[in-house]
Amino acid sequence: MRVSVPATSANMGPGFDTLGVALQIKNQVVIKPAKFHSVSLKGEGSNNPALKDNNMFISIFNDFYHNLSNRRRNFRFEFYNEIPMSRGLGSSSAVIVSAIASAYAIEGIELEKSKLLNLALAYENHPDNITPAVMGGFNVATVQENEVKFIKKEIPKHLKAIVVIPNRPISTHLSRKTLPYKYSKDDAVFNISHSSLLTAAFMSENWEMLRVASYDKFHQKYRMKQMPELFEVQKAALNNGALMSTLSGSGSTFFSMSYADDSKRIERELRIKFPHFKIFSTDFDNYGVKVDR
Ligand SMILES: Nc1ncnc2c1ncn2[C@@H]1O[C@H](COP(=O)(O)OP(=O)(O)OP(=O)(O)O)[C@@H](O)[C@H]1O
Ligand SMILES: N[C@@H](CCO)C(=O)O
Repeated sequence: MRVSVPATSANMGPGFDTLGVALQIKNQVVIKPAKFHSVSLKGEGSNNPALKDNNMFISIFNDFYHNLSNRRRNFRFEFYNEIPMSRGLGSSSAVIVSAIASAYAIEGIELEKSKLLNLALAYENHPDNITPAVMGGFNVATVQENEVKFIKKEIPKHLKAIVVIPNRPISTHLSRKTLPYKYSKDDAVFNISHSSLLTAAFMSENWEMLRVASYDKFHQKYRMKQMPELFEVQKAALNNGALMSTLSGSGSTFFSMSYADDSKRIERELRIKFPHFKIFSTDFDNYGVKVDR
């Protein structure tokens, strides 16, 4: 059985804890019944031996598996990870979503995506990464009475994402602590209006409006102070034709979006200016988590 789940970029600038997109950067896990428990890990995280013993995927998988199954079984877990950890590309959401989906799939139990999303909420209480990880596409999401309420929009093929991934991780948990406890009414109105405009731009495919809508006063500047070079990344992406350029999730990755025709040029210019960062363009994912039995 194989489960794949996409990376996600949350917040999209002003949509703090609300907006997110799924990218064609994937983690996959293959799980097979076996005589003994074993783990193999390729790609991101493979140089971290601790992940073979103390792995968040296996602990969530076991919680669900033991609740769903009356049998005791051992498994071989083969991880193929493309999503870098603690870089703002939703690595933790990918683990949560794929672990829950895997436990149900290995027991042969159908799990509706909306139920999976609500189960994932117990592990990550803001819905902006888990929703696109499950559903794919662009999503606006909120939580009401312990349920995720969301609207999804597929992203057309003529748009690309360009990611700039620094080699320094930022922990979401710690990074949230750097944010103000209260905001002024002006800043609140600024973010509500920009986030609403950005959502309307996606829904109506008015891509030019992203150039106006993607600014934020809630989180980016506080977080980017930890890595001031990110202000230069944002400026360079926008100056070279990106439609929007925002901190991805809690960072450290910078996410930009452009027309496909412009993406290679933006990628090239960013690589020249920031040779020490990993930079590439990628498609959006419109499907979300996928289970192959
Ligand atoms: N492939 C993986 N296998 C096991 N655990 C993982 C894996 N990827 C991420 N994790 C766990 O998730 C933690 C990273 O979560 P964190 O929320 O800080 O970053 P992120 O999800 O990549 O960023 P963001 O939420 O801003 O997009 C890691 O420290 C690790 O505990
Ligand atoms: N909305 C979350 C995304 C990261 O998980 C944040 O900005 O902290």
